[in-house]
Amino acid sequence: MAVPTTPEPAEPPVPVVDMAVNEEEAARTVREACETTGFFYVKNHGIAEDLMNKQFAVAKQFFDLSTEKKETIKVNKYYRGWTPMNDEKLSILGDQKAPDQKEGLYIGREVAEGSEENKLPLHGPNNWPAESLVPGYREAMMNYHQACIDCTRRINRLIALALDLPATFFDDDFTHLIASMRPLHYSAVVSNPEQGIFGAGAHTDYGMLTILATDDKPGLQVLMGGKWVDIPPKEGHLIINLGDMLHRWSNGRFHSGMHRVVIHKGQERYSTAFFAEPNFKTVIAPLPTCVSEANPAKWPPTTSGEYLLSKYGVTHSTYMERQKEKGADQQCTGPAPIAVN
Ligand SMILES: O=C(O)CCC(=O)C(=O)O
Ligand SMILES: [Fe+2]
Repeated sequence: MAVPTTPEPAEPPVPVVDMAVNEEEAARTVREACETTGFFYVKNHGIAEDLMNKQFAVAKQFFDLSTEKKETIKVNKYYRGWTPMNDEKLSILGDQKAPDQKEGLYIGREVAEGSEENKLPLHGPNNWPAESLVPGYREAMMNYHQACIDCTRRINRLIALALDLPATFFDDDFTHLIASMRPLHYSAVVSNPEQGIFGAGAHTDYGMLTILATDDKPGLQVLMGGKWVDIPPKEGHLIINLGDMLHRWSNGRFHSGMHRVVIHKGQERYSTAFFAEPNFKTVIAPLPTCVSEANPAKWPPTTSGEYLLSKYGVTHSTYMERQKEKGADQQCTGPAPIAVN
């Protein structure tokens, strides 16, 4: 059976935020999106086309390598490196039978071994392919990664304004952000929701926000009012979605939208997701404008790092094993993980 899709809408199903207009105006659109679907497009986002094209080009070159070569950088104890096809099963809805039909490569901020930050879980050196395997890979990815960090800081200003906070509100919490980027390659295996086959199963993202760049192939769908709605690629635009941490930080006011990827016939697909989370030790307690006597805190405080680790424990079964390998000195020392969502 063919994958059911919604017809291409005349208007995009989620708003477009023009980052070139004044911030107050842009923040109004951001607020509308964040209080409903948690998804929006951005245009005039400031990421140069050249950086975008280069990262897609090297991503493809890497994924085109033989399994043997890709295995030279299998994901390491810092959660950086290659994850093969069929490695994950993202759906949290119990509707997925086959694993995700995708491979990916985790890239983070470069943190030197032996440094103070390296004592924190998830903070360490990247796991790059040898320069001879994909010339220019590291440079193209690090340039794009930095551009996404800069873009995150600009979007954070709009999110702060949308929450009636000063535009600079989040700055101090993103000085040492956790910035995990993932070039992804979906195989041409056609998705079939009725048989539980997906490019990526239904999930919400974990953190503050995700910056998603996709090629020209459709595939991303967002659950809206009980229906899966296509979020088609739009040239020159990025797709932004909020994660569970911001949902919690905003005391439930901002939405973290459920989404998945369906692959259409013969349409191998490439995308690069950049996941931004606050500094590891940032306390996630309801933001001042999101809590009142009439609207008390729905969750106890946690920290960015603790929250993220509890989420990783849920979907990445191998994560805890890798943590053990790292040794007790690098375990997280924050409060014990608590139930979320
Ligand atoms: O590839 C996409 O369009 C979405 C990827 C995604 O949702 C994720 O990696 O969390
Ligand atoms: Fe996602």
